[in-house]
Amino acid sequence: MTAALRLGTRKSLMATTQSQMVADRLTALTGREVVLVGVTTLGDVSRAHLTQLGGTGVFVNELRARLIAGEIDFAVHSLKDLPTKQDERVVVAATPPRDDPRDALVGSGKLSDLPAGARIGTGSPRRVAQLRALRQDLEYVPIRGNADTRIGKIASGELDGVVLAAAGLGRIRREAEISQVFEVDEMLPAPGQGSLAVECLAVRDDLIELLSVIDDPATRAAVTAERSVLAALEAGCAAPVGAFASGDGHILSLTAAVVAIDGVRSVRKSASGPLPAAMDLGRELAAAMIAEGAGTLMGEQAH
Ligand SMILES: NCc1[nH]cc(CCC(=O)O)c1CC(=O)O
Repeated sequence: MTAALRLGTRKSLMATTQSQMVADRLTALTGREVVLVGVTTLGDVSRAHLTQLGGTGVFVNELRARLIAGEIDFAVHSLKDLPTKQDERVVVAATPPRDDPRDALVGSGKLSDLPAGARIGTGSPRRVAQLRALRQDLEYVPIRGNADTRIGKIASGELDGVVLAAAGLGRIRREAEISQVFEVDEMLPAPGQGSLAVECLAVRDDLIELLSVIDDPATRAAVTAERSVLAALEAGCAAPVGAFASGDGHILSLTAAVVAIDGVRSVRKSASGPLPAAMDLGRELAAAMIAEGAGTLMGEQAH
């Protein structure tokens, strides 16, 4: 009998749910048994670490360390949490079909229904900048913590709403509390939002082949283009950068924006190209954005 594959995952509800989805799909398609191995990351232990260590890369690095140590066979990450610089010892062996890429408001009503001065919680400069473009008269409050903690601040009266990724809300079964899903043209998602990355060691050819059955090439092309924008802008996960690509199977359409924190000034561009050229599409779009001043807008961020 073949040994069960060990899938490393963070222990949060969102992480274990998405890891279990991947495990079930892999077992259904290959017959291989998969066991989840819970891993505590520095980012889970301390929010202070998260800011000090420079963003969500801390979630990813601990799982990669377990891969390299041979304690797990593969790992599942939220793709938008992956640093743009890839560790050459690991590969993204699969990008499963993407879930809803959009951002969502959890609150008592739509953004346009909220009274002036209402307090909206979000720790993301990308969300704050785009929310300001929609409503200048609301108060945007920086918050951290997992989605449950954030949503809890509405019930306690601290906040009138919070903005989170629709995909994440679905994975923790709180989608019923969504009062508005933002269309991508009013709130451009973070590069990779709603997608997962399945990573294993680059030397595990056997595993790379096995995991390829859960890869969705259309999702891979889209997120490759989006992340290529981020990499070329030399921006991290805390930058006010949105990017979204979708395709019809042959042609990929990509839109990206850098929005100043005041929500007023922005550089926004779109381009399309063949799926296999996803990386170049993103790089070229970013170069055009830099030519229009995107770098200056990003440089203004306090973060
Ligand atoms: N940075 C945290 C994070 N990483 C992935 C998701 C949601 C799920 C996803 O986008 O795939 C979230 C929470 C959020 O942004 O609301």
